[in-house]
Amino acid sequence: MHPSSLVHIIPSFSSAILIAISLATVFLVASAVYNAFFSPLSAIPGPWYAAVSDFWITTHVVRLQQCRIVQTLFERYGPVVRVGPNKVIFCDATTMRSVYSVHKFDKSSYYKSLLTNNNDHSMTTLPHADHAARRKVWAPHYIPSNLALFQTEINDFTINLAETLDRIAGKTSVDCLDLFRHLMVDIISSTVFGVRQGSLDNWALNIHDPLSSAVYDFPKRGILRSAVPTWAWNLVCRIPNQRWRQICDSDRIMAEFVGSRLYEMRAKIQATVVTGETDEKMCLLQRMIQHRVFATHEGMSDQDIISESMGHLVAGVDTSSTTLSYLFWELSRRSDIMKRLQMELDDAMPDRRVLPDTYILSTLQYLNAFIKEGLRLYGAAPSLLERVVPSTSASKIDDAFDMMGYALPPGTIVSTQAWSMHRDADVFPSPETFLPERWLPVDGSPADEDRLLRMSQHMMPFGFGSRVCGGQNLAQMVMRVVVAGISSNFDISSRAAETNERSMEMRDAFVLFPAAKECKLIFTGRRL
Ligand code: HEM
Repeated sequence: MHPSSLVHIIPSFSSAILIAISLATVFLVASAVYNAFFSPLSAIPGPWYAAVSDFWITTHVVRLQQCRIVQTLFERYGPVVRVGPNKVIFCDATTMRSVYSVHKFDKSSYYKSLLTNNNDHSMTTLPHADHAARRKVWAPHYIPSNLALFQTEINDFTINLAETLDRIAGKTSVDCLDLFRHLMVDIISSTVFGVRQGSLDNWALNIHDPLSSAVYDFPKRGILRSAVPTWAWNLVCRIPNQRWRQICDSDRIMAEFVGSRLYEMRAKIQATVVTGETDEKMCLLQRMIQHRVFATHEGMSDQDIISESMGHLVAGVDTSSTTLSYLFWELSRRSDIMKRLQMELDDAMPDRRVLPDTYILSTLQYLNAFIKEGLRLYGAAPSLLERVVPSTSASKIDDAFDMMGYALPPGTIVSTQAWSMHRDADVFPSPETFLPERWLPVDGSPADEDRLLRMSQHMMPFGFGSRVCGGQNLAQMVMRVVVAGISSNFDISSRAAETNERSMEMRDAFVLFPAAKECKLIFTGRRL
């Protein structure tokens, strides 16, 4: 190329950039003006800077403070608030029923960041109908009568936990988050895969447990993975740092673990076909392997079975261990609650190392009030559960969804969060106070019954409707058994320098966790 022609290209290249920047600016300004003043959502209250772009709400997501900021918006603007050009949030029990249960809106694409093994599982299957078919396969596993078949294992793990704590009781503090994570890996491995995984034993022996670490790392991996394209992800995963590699590999470690269990289980099923033996108690894996669609006789693919099982590990371990940790933290700082709970448990458990039937635990009023209050303030998934207003016909206007007087067009992302539903001061007086007594009947009068009913109607720690937590019965059962088994055997305390309001301040990244990412407590054996 002749050098003189470069002279012509350079100015035209820089003018092209200028034109591109100007066009982009005009586009951004025009869409901001449209979003603020002309969008069908512009009548909905909310800060103007939230209406024009998603940037503002994203800054709070990144700061792990979305729940808190959304709560301040409800306090300032009322029960319906616009938080993005296309996002509306609400805090209202009737609307919650309508969105999650009556209309069963599909989930938003946000959930795709939780894919396991690069594949969907129930939580990430967005369309309602596809999800319903999947859920049908595993839902019977989590009904209380089936879970009761696993009570022996759950009790054994809890007694094992108490014996482990005996050995270190009173001498040193224990990071409950990590401890309960290992416990939950054992519990879910036994109910989902039918194996005793030995994670708690590894914890007691201070041996690294790859599966527990992988479950812990998985959400971080998911967020990072969904933020970058595949080529960039493959590159960053090569960074030679052991901790970083563990995070990158968390999905693969879980998939390999589940894959091995799947092939073992297939072999076991083959063997029982030969011997003709059958077992009433079936782990979830076996249930999925043997599932056949009635009309076509088709089964689930191995890839789907692996992803679904991984989904249950991921959904059940950190959630339950976080809520349990907060429950024990409350006991450590509220001796009045601990004493009252221990009194009730002492009556129900003549031998503290023998756990009663879960049915008996479910009838203990104070234990259940304590757990409900824990789920109210520390339910481990208190964040926005996003759904999409569907389009049912070609005419978009006819399809608008009426939300508390506002017409939301198809495609609008709507959501509520348990954090705010559980902190409605009209329903829960002194909402920030941990008060198990609020769940106890006072005088049995109609007004008292109304009060209790209203509180229950506002509770959604496990989500709501057709996508409600699949493992909620298991979570409730485990919380009852572990709280009963541990608090009847130990007094719980903490050192202010280690565990305090600040270290336990709640952060949210869809699931909740304490700011310090640990919860160190001291367990001192109670005298007999
Ligand atoms: C305290 C403990 C737990 C809490 C607070 C919790 C909370 C939740 C919430 C809020 C959802 C709904 C998400 C949404 O609508 O987008 C959910 C879904 C789910 N949870 Fe849990 N969960 C807990 C324990 C468990 C356990 C122990 C398991 C199973 C082992 C489990 C399995 C699931 C599954 C499979 C889903 C997806 C359900 C579906 O989409 O059909 N969870 N959980």
